[in-house]
Amino acid sequence: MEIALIISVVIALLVGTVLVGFLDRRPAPPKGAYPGLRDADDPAPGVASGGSHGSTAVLERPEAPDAELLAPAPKHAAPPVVEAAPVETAPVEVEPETTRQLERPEAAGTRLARLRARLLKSNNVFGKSLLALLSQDRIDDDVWDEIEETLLMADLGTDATMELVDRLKARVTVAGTRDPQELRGLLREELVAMLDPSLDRRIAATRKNDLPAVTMVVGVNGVGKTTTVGKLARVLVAEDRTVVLGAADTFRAAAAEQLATWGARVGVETVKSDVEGADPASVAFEAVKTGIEQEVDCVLVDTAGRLQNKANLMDELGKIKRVIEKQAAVDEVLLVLDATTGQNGLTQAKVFAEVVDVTGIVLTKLDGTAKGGIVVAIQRTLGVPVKLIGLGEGADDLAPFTAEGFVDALLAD
Ligand SMILES: Nc1nc2c(ncn2[C@@H]2O[C@H](COP(=O)(O)OP(=O)(O)OP(=O)(O)O)[C@@H](O)[C@H]2O)c(=O)[nH]1
Repeated sequence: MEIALIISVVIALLVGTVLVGFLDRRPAPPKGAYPGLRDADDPAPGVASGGSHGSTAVLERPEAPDAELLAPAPKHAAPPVVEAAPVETAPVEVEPETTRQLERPEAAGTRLARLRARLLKSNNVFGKSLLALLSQDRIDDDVWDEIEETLLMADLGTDATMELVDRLKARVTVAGTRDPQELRGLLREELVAMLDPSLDRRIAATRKNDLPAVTMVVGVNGVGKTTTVGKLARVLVAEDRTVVLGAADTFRAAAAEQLATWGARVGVETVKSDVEGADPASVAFEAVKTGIEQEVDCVLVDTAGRLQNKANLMDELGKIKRVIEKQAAVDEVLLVLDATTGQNGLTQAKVFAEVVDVTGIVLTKLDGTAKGGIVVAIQRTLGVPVKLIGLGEGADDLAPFTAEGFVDALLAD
């Protein structure tokens, strides 16, 4: 009996020890977790948005692409995708895996020509009225006033309007012509000059010092920023560039998913965090790291742009840039602006320009406004070229901007 009692006590003690050891153990860090990159003096993640977020983020690591799903791979389609492209579900007519292809985006060069009609439709008042006014038999002060009004209505801005009217007056007087074609040519020249065709509008997309070109895309939420990053990836893929996307807009849960879907359609990997409100700088860091490892041509980093507080914005964008630059230079900061917001867009532009060194403007939704003159106003205000314009919601409705192409579209018959 006694022996049985002693044995029971020993067994109970052993079981207790094992249980205590097991429960005491902290859970192992999840696979793929990496330390947050906030500096010691940085505010805790999520403070700015009022959320409570951890300082570590778990990035999704891409699975190796299913060679058959992606085959036959175009030469630019090598990078793995994080999220598989939406797969057609029709069971009967499903294509054999081997014939399924990634989307082939439209070449950049043909886009503005294709989208001309949209620009003309939305901005015909601008181009057509100017031409009609200039072509009148006699251009008196009233006509010049109307020309001035037309330019102001198109959001050209006061300074640019005055300048253009003065130049047109001088040239029309000197030329002494009433010929509509000559007047059109003259107006074209002056409008192109206002847009400064000498500006370098190329997007940084070439590797430098064995590192990818890094582009940060900034702008207020809702202007079409995430869409623009997705569309820009397509522009680059169409130019046979390899790309990695970084979903550093961690404040809108759907933004990362949205971006990943854009990327997956053209075989571009998106680095994102599963944690809503994760440290955007960490995501940006991982995206650039992935881009370096995969030796891609460029990394595009989407950011959040809450404007309630300029100091927060400065903190966040400054931090992202600083953290990226631990690995590679930020070659391009593209500011996305919504053309339909007119002067409000200009105010936003100024705030962002004070916070980061903007190198180019992307003007979205030009298909939805008759105020095409905003292109001139923004360029002049910021001294930064408009590099791309958005002319619709379609995947390839983002076109590289050229002064001549834009003006020709405005003045087309
Ligand atoms: N008509 C038109 N719509 C556009 C254009 N560019 C973007 N959009 C639309 O604008 C809406 C907002 O785009 P998003 O990319 O989600 O905006 P966002 O700035 O990224 O917003 P957050 O993700 O919240 O930061 C979407 O419905 C886009 O399809 C454009 O050039 N023309």
